[in-house]
Amino acid sequence: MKITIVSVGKLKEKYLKQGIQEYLKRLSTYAKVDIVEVADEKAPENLSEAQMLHVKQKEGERILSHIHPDTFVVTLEINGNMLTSEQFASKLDELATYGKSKIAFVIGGSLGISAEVQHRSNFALSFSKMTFPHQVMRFILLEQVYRAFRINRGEPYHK
Ligand SMILES: C[S@@+](CC[C@H](N)C(=O)[O-])C[C@H]1O[C@@H](n2cnc3c(N)ncnc32)[C@H](O)[C@@H]1O
Repeated sequence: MKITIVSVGKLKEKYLKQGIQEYLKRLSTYAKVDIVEVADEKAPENLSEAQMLHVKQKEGERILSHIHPDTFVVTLEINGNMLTSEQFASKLDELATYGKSKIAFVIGGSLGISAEVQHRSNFALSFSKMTFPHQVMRFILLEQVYRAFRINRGEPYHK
């Protein structure tokens, strides 16, 4: 399985970089995982709704330029579908079974995800109704993908 994480904005925090590297290393046994960072747009406080939409669209275009047509796209959205780790693992297993070997997870920036990217999305995934910073989300996502592979292989993992 080839997994691409397309994320708006840079990963800056050292402690998260270390954690993410650790999970990328662990995941290398199960899948090829690439992280693509796309530049975020500066969005001053006083932007009108139309300007805000424009900014989001620009980020969206950058995201979509990294997504190939045959890729199954999972957008991370606060108002998306909430799954248990077991359900998430089954979803990944199901995708592999039905020949969907390329998966892209999309993490938005501070403005969230544009309508165009939502339109391209095959599944909107929520990690709770709470808002997490995009850098933290990247770490949590990798941990859950790793957990999913362990569950699917029947390998022991922390409960
Ligand atoms: C700081 S949040 C953006 C918040 C933005 N105001 C919004 O409503 O989407 C940055 C990105 O992290 C991801 N994210 C944050 N919290 C999330 C959650 N609970 N579930 C799924 N994705 C989340 C989303 O992809 C979001 O676009």
